[in-house]
Amino acid sequence: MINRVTILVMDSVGIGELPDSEKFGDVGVNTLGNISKEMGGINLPNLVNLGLGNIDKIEGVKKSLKPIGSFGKSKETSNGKDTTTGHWEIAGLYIEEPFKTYPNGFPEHIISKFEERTGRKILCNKPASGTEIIERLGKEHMETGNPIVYTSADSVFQIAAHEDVIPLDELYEMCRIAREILMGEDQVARVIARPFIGSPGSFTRTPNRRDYSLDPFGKTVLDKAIEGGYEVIAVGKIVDIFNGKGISKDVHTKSNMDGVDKTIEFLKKDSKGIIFTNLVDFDAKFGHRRNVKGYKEALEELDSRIPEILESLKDDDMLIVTADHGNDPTYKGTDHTREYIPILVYGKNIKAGVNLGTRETFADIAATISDILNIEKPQYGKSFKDLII
Ligand SMILES: O=P(O)(O)O[C@H]1O[C@H](CO)[C@@H](O)[C@H]1O
Ligand SMILES: [Mn+2]
Ligand SMILES: [Mn+2]
Repeated sequence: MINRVTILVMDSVGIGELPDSEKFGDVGVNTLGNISKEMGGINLPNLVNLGLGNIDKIEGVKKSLKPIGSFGKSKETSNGKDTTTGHWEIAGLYIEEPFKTYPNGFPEHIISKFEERTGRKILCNKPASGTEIIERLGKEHMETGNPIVYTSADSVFQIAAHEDVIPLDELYEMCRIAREILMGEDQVARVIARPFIGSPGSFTRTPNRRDYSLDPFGKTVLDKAIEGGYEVIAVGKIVDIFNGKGISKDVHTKSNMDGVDKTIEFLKKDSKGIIFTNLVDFDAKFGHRRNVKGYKEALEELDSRIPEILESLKDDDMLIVTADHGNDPTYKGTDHTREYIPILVYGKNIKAGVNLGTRETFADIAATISDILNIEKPQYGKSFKDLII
């Protein structure tokens, strides 16, 4: 009997291009495979032991002769390769219409409303890489007090500000104002607070980032779990991605390892339902920064914590290790990449060595969880419970 499912999202750890990746500008992308190739291998003994290398046509990791978990991969059906789309699909939604993006910056009517309501003029208003843009405009921002507003290939309105220039409370309030403006016709998927500290030449972003999402477009497996009397615990930015919907308890994290620590703390306590963790460093610190070595080391760091996670699982626990999109650090540009995601499933009462094959949608994860917890299924997804129990 499984009473609790933990979903561990390794943010951006894709495992190869999808049949439709080219439409997203992505050819030959493979986050895990290309990292391993460029670094001359990657050492992930514990993920390999779970079955990572046994996934059909995966590259860059060794096969295990006797994996202790079951394994598969999934296509993304939604039209997007962003975090919101990926997580919402994992939770049982299908996003047909891609979220609106602003490759030329935000139009005048948005910016003027924002400036009027916040009482501050803005800098930038272009797509940019977050670390580069604070290097370039941070000094001017400190001198003028004007926040740096930028976007990316994703549907995001990001506000970067020095914590000593615009206090966090004010920055968060500015984000709430932007969130109100960016609805309806001008709906963006996320407004993001990007606070930083330091001096010109050595600025660093702080963990006080906050994401202001939209409400999910339909009921997710998280909502259904709560309706079914279960508890849903969100670790990391999950609470932001779902705008608090379908979540009973949440905790933000400072880093991947803090995310692992907090997940283990919750695993050790008694609860029934879902623990949903996002480990964002892979994406934010290494994928977007095209830092191949850093990405490899972060993967190895997570791998070294896997035994501890497995030891914390109770008999009625099930663990799913997966991802939300790719972010191949060897690829051109600084954006996400459209890729298959891995699915590793483990539990003391879950079958080992089963190949779940290639799933058509990330929503199969939601369907399987609903089936296992015996709650109403979300609209999309096909359960693979019968293969693993
Ligand atoms: O370059 P930074 O600020 O990290 O931006 C990245 O983070 C945003 C949200 O995940 C994405 O849109 C991506 O471009
Ligand atoms: Mn992501
Ligand atoms: Mn990202």
